[in-house]
Amino acid sequence: MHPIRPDRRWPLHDIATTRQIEQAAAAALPPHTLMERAGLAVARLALALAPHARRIWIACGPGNNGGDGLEAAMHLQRWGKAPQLTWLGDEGKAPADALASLQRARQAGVAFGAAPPPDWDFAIDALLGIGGARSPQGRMAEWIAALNSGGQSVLAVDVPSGLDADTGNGAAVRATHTLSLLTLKRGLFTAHGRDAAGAIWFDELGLLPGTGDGAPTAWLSSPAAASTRLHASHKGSYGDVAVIGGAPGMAGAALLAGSAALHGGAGRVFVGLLDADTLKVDSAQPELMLRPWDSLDLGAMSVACGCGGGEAVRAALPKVLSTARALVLDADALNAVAADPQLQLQLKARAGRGRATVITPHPLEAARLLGSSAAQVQADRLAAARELAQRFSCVAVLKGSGSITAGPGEVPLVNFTGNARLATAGTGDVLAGMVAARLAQGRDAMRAASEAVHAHGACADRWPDGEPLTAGELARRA
Ligand SMILES: NC(=O)C1=CN([C@@H]2O[C@H](COP(=O)(O)OP(=O)(O)OC[C@H]3O[C@@H](n4cnc5c(N)ncnc54)[C@H](O)[C@@H]3O)[C@@H](O)[C@H]2O)[C@@H](O)CC1
Ligand SMILES: [K+]
Repeated sequence: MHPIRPDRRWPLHDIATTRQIEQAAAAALPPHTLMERAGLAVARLALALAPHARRIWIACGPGNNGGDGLEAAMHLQRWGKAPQLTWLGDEGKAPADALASLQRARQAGVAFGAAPPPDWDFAIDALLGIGGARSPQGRMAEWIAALNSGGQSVLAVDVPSGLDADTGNGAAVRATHTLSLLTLKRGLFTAHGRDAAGAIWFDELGLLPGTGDGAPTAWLSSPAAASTRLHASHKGSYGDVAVIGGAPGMAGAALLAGSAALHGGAGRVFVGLLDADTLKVDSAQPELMLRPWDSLDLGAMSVACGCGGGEAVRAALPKVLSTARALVLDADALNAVAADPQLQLQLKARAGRGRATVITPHPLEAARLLGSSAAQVQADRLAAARELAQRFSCVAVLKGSGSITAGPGEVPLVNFTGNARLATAGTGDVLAGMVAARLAQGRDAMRAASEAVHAHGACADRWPDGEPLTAGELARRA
């Protein structure tokens, strides 16, 4: 069993590949083995999380997720606990594995109740797993509400009940811990998944990697490997970044991206402000070289374009798209591209010329690019990110909880760092600068984007309690 932390590249699976792996594993093992292993893993984790809990409410649903709960109840009873089990199934319809566990639990003398117990010390949510469909109603919804209102810790089996294991959507149990079984479900890490799942654990139920032909459908992103700089190197070894943005009244956004690029290790950082009448130097960051944007040699630079770009960025985009050696498009640049088919063609054509491009939309910007709505984007964030990458032949970072990095023909990466402290003005500009710095240092677009997203979130995770997170400080620390 593994606690999942953002320090390793874990494979993530969707429901379809999990079912393939489950079938292959079940065929290779004696009957009922997987459910026995699942129940034992759940019981062990419950005991480790709440060693002193006695009254453990185990809410079991009608399918095999409920079967895992029934198996766990037997172990907990054997270990001197007082499991209080409620089962929402129908013996005439229950799957064979769950039915076998139901009979064994009854024989073992586990106490069954028709309704949630009046109180409990710890709860196990085994109502719905990957077979959850439609939004819970009736007793299912009532028990989910009871688990959420209890105030006690809840361990969710496989996925928090009600959560779509693929998309991370759905009104669900808000667990304190989730034990993902057999495969690590991708929906735990994006959209509402992280809020519903709490701390995430994984047990592969004794299977060796590669069982079945279900290849991962996503990866959890990991930190960049530590890199050392050669003594015999100079600023030219680490590339030039140009930030193009800062329309009238929005110079700050471009300066934040510039600061992030500088602290992200770029050799030199130029800021091409779209408002020519503003700053000539940023005295707080004299390293930044402020120049008219159209005087910069973009063919030799990694460009971050759009930060505070306003309407003015539209006029710069044809030249930026056709000349930038490597490019990050953010914010107003994305809105301009979304509104202009000609710019879209130019964006798409970059891949054919071997030019790296990363787009970093939030859900609303993504929706504009895809001609859909933010709700449609959020309904399946992985699919939306893949569609962006495919349509525009570039790497797409769909921001939000569990940012997705997708590239054409690549298995997407789901980010597992970051928190709601990043929901403050300017943090997106910082991310754009961080990606540009990594492109300038020679990373390919997928790596530059996913490593920057990981580092950006990890910095927020390390932020000291009680200290407000500001974009300026984030740019310096990330
Ligand atoms: N078969 C096995 O040996 C194993 C099963 N496993 C467990 O089995 C789970 C999958 O089992 P199932 O495929 O039976 O699916 P689930 O147990 O997740 O749920 C399916 C059942 O719930 C009902 N249902 C779906 N949505 C509902 C809703 N909104 N309200 C009320 N009822 C609803 C369905 O009609 C069906 O009866 C996994 O998530 C995992 O927990 C794992 O332990 C691995 C081993
Ligand atoms: K569950």
